[in-house]
Amino acid sequence: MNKILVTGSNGQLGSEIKYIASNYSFEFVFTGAAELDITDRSAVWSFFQSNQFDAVINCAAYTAVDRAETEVERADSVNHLAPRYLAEAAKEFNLKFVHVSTDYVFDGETFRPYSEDSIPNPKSVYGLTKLKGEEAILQSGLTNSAVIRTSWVYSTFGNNFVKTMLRLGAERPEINVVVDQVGTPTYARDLATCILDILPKLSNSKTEIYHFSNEGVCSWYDFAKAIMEMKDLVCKVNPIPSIQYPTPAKRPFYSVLDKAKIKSDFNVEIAYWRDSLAQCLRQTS
Ligand SMILES: NC(=O)C1=CN([C@@H]2O[C@H](COP(=O)(O)OP(=O)(O)OC[C@H]3O[C@@H](n4cnc5c(N)ncnc54)[C@H](OP(=O)(O)O)[C@@H]3O)[C@@H](O)[C@H]2O)C=CC1
Ligand SMILES: Cc1cn([C@H]2C[C@H](O)[C@@H](COP(=O)(O)OP(=O)(O)O[C@H]3O[C@@H](C)C(=O)[C@@H](O)[C@H]3O)O2)c(=O)[nH]c1=O
Repeated sequence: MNKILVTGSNGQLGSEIKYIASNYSFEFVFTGAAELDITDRSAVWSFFQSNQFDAVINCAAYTAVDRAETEVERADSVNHLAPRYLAEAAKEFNLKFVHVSTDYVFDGETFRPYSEDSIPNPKSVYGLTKLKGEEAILQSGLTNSAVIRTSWVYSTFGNNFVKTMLRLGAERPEINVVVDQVGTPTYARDLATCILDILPKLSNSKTEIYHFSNEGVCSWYDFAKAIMEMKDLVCKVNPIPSIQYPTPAKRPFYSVLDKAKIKSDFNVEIAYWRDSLAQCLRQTS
């Protein structure tokens, strides 16, 4: 296990893998969309042909949840077709493949943490295209590979809810945030570490699905409150029901992921969401 391709490496997760890469003895090749457009099937195949990778970690995705409702074809191309191309090429060249998916594959109507066996039922175009991507990977017949579903990802890199709250918290005296959507935030650095730790240990006869987020549960309102408090921002956060915050895409009301499988298969230690949030916020101005 030496040479690892990281696609979509300018996003949150890709940037975090880059940030921690020197802690590992792997050789990394990082590609953004400019170096490797994963929706270009022949580009993917020739990239794999001309480099001898041992594994590929796909961090590329179309993550604009609301915009996906109207940019359906683009979202499908990046989240569904491209993972299929990567999986087919990984199978052909005998690589390990790690792909990342989302809690938004679930409808959020079951108020108990979702396990890998729970039946997905996405409510949004983003969630549906991510589910189709998962299914294409599972059908490709890969071995030693994993689809890791995660939720509410944030980082000092890229765009995310934490950065939106920091901006709004500095600009406005008060904001309204939904309190009836419940899930678990995930610090992208924790996810990046988990992926690099488990990659050498992946040994399975088919692609396994795993769930990973930080520990604990909160609403977006609780998350926003914690961000304001930890950064001493004088911005009142008002809890509101989702109906008072209409968005083009429907989001699950409850999307907590059950992480028992990844913990028992790989013995991973997972940090509590507030501790990881504090760690991330220490790095912001
Ligand atoms: N963000 C979140 O809250 C969550 C994310 N996830 C999943 O985690 C994974 C990582 O997400 P995250 O890091 O937040 O995503 P980001 O949106 O931060 O990064 C995605 C990256 O993919 C790149 N990309 C888009 N299209 C292509 C393409 N055709 N070829 C190559 N690269 C492309 C983007 O480049 P550019 O910006 O130039 O388009 C961007 O740099 C994704 O699979 C996502 O679905 C799961 C749950 C929550
Ligand atoms: C900015 C803002 C958002 N909200 C609500 C809208 C939404 O219901 C919720 C989250 O807002 P966002 O639109 O920032 O987050 P969203 O894009 O829905 O985040 C999702 O991204 C994709 C990629 C995933 O895979 C998911 O796990 C999840 O992280 O908070 C407020 O109530 N008040 C606000 O001021």
